[in-house]
Amino acid sequence: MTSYLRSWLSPSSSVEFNSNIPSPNAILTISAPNSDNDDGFSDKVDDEDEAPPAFPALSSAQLIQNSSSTLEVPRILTDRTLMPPPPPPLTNRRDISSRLGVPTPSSGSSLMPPPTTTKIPTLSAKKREKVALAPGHSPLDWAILKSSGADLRGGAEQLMRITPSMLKQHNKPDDAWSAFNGRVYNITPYLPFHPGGEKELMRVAGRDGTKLFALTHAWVNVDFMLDACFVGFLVRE
Ligand code: HEM
Repeated sequence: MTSYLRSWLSPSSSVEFNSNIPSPNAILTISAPNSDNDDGFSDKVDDEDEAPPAFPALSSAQLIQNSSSTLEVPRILTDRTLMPPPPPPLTNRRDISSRLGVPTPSSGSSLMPPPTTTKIPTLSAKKREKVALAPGHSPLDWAILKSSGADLRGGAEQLMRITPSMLKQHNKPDDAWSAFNGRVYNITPYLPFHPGGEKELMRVAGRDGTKLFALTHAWVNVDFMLDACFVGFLVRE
């Protein structure tokens, strides 16, 4: 056992060392401080000391990986076949359609809007037109007149029970009554204030205008607008 250990530790043993491994003496020679200087650094400036380090480093992973062409520029920057020229710009609708794979609209002009918006909408309802009201007949003027205390009932002093035949007799512009939701109003003073015009409003003079009113502008509060013109309730004959 002792002889085995001695033979293993002895430098003159028969064990063969790898010749690539430097001997301990060689390592000592490289790392030994410069004997000219006490601090261990040499004052001598070598030209190679100022040269920048090699890039990429000679031991870099990239170079090791591609050891066959160590200092070659990457191919993607030099080979034109890998970067084709950009496609020409899209100038018209046909180009865009073919590029996107969607059908081309039938219209030839590229400035035409999509076909869904070219159809002119049909007017199902009758066109509503506003009329120019005479000066002093704005909605605000009507509100002022209402609150002025002026007689807007056409002389009626108390509320009446009004039958359709009675209502029918008041169908002239200077004496016009109309019924809305069971209430009868004297519409004569309101005629010049009506934003839809006197002619439209006269269509319901002397009759029940509930349906026509609702069809035209159901959002208008007729009971509030004509409260000063209220003359009575619509009753059966
Ligand atoms: C006496 C009851 C009525 C009152 C208080 C009244 C009131 C009004 C008001 C406040 C507007 C303006 C609405 C807005 O700008 O949105 C208006 C517009 C109009 N009214 Fe009357 N209205 C009455 C009856 C009628 C009737 C019976 C008709 C139809 C036969 C009619 C036809 C119109 C039209 C065509 C407009 C048109 C303009 C528009 O605003 O687009 N109104 N009315």
